[in-house]
Amino acid sequence: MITLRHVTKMYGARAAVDDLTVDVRPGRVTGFLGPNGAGKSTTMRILLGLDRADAGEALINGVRYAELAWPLREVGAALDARSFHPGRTARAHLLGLARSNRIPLRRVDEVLTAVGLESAADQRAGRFSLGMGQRLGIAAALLGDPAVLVFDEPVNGLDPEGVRWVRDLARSLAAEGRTVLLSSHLMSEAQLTADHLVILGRGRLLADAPLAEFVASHASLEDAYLALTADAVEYGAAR
Ligand SMILES: Nc1ncnc2c1ncn2[C@@H]1O[C@H](COP(=O)(O)OP(=O)(O)OP(=O)(O)O)[C@@H](O)[C@H]1O
Repeated sequence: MITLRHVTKMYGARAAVDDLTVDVRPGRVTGFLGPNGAGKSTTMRILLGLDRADAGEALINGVRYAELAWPLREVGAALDARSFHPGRTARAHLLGLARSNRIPLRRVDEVLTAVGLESAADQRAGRFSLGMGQRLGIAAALLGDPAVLVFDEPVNGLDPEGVRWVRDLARSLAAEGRTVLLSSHLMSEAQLTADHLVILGRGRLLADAPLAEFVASHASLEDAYLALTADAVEYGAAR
């Protein structure tokens, strides 16, 4: 369970996240949507202790990230496909994370296999393609067998097989009763993956609803999303 209560983050005079209150519940995939600059990454970074909120609180299973004794065992996150030391091998990266969180080292080979990186385990991660980097990030997120998973644009850079794999993985993690929060700009993919949607615009909550309910009176999620966010797009290209 992820609990956000009145979370606000200012950059100068501007709120990147503006009084955001929402619960992200276990047992379903929650799609986290919103236009460029809406505040999705900032929210995830606050949740994971990488940024500090100016007001409000962000809790994982009732506890702030900074107070988790072994964070990787509570919450797994894949935020940035390049968040590893480029000179380290995939295996060394994961072994370091496992040791620092007292996770059994056999988990490293398990997650390398789960993400399809076993044959690349001893390559330097700096040489990985974008998609391989995504897979390594997801391996790190799964390492501690956490009940809460946060994925920021996880299919970015993945090939079609990888896109389907992430979709099936997210759905199976939710089916196991875990909390899965997944941001995406791909409405077709979100429609296939998410059970529930949380949509931001200019840092504010625009929708918190089951996918089926949100899409109900539109032809597709894309149509429903574009109608909802039309006034919240800041960086739209000229038509
Ligand atoms: N370190 C920072 N300094 C100043 N402004 C920032 C910083 N990080 C984010 N912002 C601003 O906060 C707002 C929200 O950005 P954020 O990256 O959270 O949006 P997002 O929804 O993840 O966007 P995208 O879909 O483009 O990744 C934007 O206006 C952005 O310019």
